[in-house]
Amino acid sequence: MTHGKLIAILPGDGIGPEVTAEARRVLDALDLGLVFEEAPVGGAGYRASGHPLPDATLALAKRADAVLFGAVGDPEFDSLERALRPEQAILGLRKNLTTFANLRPAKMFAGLEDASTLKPEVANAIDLVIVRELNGDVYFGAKGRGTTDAGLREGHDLMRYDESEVRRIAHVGFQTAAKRRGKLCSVDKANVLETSQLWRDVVIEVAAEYPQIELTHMYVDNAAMQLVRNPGAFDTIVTGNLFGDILSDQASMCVGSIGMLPSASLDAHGKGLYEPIHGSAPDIAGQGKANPCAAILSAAMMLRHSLDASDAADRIEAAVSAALATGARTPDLGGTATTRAMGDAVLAAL
Ligand SMILES: NC(=O)c1ccc[n+]([C@@H]2O[C@H](COP(=O)([O-])OP(=O)(O)OC[C@H]3O[C@@H](n4cnc5c(N)ncnc54)[C@H](O)[C@@H]3O)[C@@H](O)[C@H]2O)c1
Ligand SMILES: CC(C)[C@H](C(=O)O)[C@@H](O)C(=O)O
Ligand SMILES: [Mg+2]
Repeated sequence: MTHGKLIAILPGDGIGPEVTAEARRVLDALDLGLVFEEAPVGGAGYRASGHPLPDATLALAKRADAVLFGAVGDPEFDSLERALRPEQAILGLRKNLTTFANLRPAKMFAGLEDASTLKPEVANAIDLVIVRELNGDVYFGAKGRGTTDAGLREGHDLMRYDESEVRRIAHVGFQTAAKRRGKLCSVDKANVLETSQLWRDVVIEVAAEYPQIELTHMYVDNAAMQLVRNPGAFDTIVTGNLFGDILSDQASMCVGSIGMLPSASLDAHGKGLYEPIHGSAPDIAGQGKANPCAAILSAAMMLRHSLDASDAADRIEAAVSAALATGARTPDLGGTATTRAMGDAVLAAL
């Protein structure tokens, strides 16, 4: 179970340390016998060692039973060469840990309907999960800058998947849908992109192994529109890295705030990196305004997916729901609670 399991806590930058501190408080309160080690990443990593993903931090992440990650990103470093920018920490971790399957659930918590920008009767039907491929696509394809024959600057990023990469995420999509309501929507842009046509062809091949799952296909522009038109129609979405990044932020606002959405990034053996889908939010960093629920719910996902502690995960999720039911709201949810006060409300409900 959990006793003696090593958790690498990588707080990162901006609000990352603020929200991971609350997640750590909740894990400590559950008294699960977890062992924690912290290490710098992102801008904090660069300041500590001249690289956003220090060797010692990567070694800890590999050695740990699970990784709890905050967020990286700091405008101070946006002009660095790309390889040294803070975001390379999360990209490097995803690649080195081979966490190819990113689960991004979006579910309306009772009482948050008024925080959604959608009509309450539309928002309260939302219970979906985006299964996002996390090791391929334009993120990790050949990229670069050049000059055209006419002397014009140009940039390029190769969108690329091979069938093995599509097949393994498709299986996660089908298996996820099988544990939910049995509906899988594969989102691509096959009417334009060859990469998406391969995606769709391979997903259809894999579907033959899951006859009980209702598979549909949707172009990503239509999916973006449907996510605000009728989000309750979605159960499980499987899509590529870039499209999943964009659609998951959109889904977060449908359920009230990006500060509410956790994520699990899993390898083939259930080891994972757990993080809120949001970033370092420099616009509110250091002000006690960050909603820690996404980080706290990411800790719950960690207990469920990597540590076989579903009862503890259930306790955390119920405590977040109960805290919200008391009216505890950070500013993103229309309230005035500080990050620490929101954490206190969850602790009180554990
Ligand atoms: N996984 C990651 O580490 C990750 C994810 C996304 C963005 N980033 C980085 O974060 C930096 C800022 O990016 P951005 O502004 O585009 O995205 P962001 O997610 O940091 O913030 C977007 C908006 O949402 C708000 N917000 C985000 N998290 C919140 C929370 N927990 N509570 C309340 N409000 C919250 C912010 O204040 C901001 O207005 C950039 O450097 C970006 O690269 C990192
Ligand atoms: C920071 C960035 C590299 C990252 C991504 O694009 O995956 C972020 O937006 C996310 O959603 O985790
Ligand atoms: Mg994103």
